[in-house]
Amino acid sequence: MASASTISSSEPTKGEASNISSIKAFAESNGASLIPSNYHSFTEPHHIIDDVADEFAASIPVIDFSLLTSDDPQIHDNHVHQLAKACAQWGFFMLINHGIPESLMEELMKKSQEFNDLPMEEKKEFSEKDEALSPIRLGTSFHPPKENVHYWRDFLKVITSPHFNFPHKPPGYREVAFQYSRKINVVARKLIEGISESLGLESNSIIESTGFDSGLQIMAVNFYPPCPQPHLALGLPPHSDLGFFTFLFQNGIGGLQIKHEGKWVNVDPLPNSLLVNIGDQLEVVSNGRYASVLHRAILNNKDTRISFVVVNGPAKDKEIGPAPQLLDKEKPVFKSIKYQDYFMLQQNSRLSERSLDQIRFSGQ
Ligand SMILES: O=C(O)CCC(=O)C(=O)O
Ligand SMILES: [Fe+2]
Repeated sequence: MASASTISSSEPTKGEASNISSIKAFAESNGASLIPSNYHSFTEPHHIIDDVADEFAASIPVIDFSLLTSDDPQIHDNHVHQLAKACAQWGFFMLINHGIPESLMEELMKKSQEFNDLPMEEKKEFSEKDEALSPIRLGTSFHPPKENVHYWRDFLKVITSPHFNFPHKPPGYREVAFQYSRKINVVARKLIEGISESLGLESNSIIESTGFDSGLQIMAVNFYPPCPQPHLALGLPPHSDLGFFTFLFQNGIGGLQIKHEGKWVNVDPLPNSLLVNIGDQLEVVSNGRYASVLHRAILNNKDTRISFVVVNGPAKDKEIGPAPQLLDKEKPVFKSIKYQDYFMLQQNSRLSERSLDQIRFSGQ
């Protein structure tokens, strides 16, 4: 994680970048060779300061969804075990043979690109409102009013379950996003069943206790335009995600790094895989056994990178804490809190802090 000493303390210069509402528009209009000082996450290029461990990249776990869901109990059990290992050791895995058609994912990425290319005027209606839980939000960085350092990213965030919302332009975007949303719900449900089993619980235990079937699903499309000084800024700082799982795929351009054993690891996805992060809610439910993974997005100076992200979590109004069955033998690591309250807590903290620490029992 970027330590305090690597974060630039430079104050936003008035009129410089504190009022940028789209980093794409800013990057295009300036054709600049320098980034504004309040986009500097680092005082020295991060590839020099940071320990990047490419020796780990080849050992990122791979989970075969078709085998995890096999009718053969032995194959199924074996893959539940592999899932548990991936969650416990990495908090991250690549999911292959997930059954979501490649053509659907390609179409979704194509439409995302078209959305990004729409003139600002056409996207204005989606521009960020203040509420973190508003159904459709187009914004930049993470939460500019709360940040000293901004991030080189524009985003579209949409609540897609239990009620489906989505921009109605470009034509067809909404329809393809709906199909993808529902397919991800099915995959996430099966993974949660596997997780429950791996914790020694009934397979539907977490689904029921967290209201998963009316759970909150958020889609986020991240747009990272080429950055003139990619090693001084970040697309997103080190953070963990909110829900149970985050599913991510990208437009063939790398930039995701995950933290493993104290080092950053570049993720190079297998073809047609989904990259899956363990989120904070799974860490809570598993009472700390499956920790959410810290990750960040780095930049390049050539191409716009797009990542398409889906976060599946509990129902908004459900109180979420460690699974009671686990507490027969161990003390709770986390306090219980309604998912929507945790959501707000995360939105209101700086992204580079671990929000989970705010609900952790002290001394744990
Ligand atoms: O773009 C990426 O690779 C990371 C995106 C991410 O972490 C997020 O949207 O939460
Ligand atoms: Fe994330």
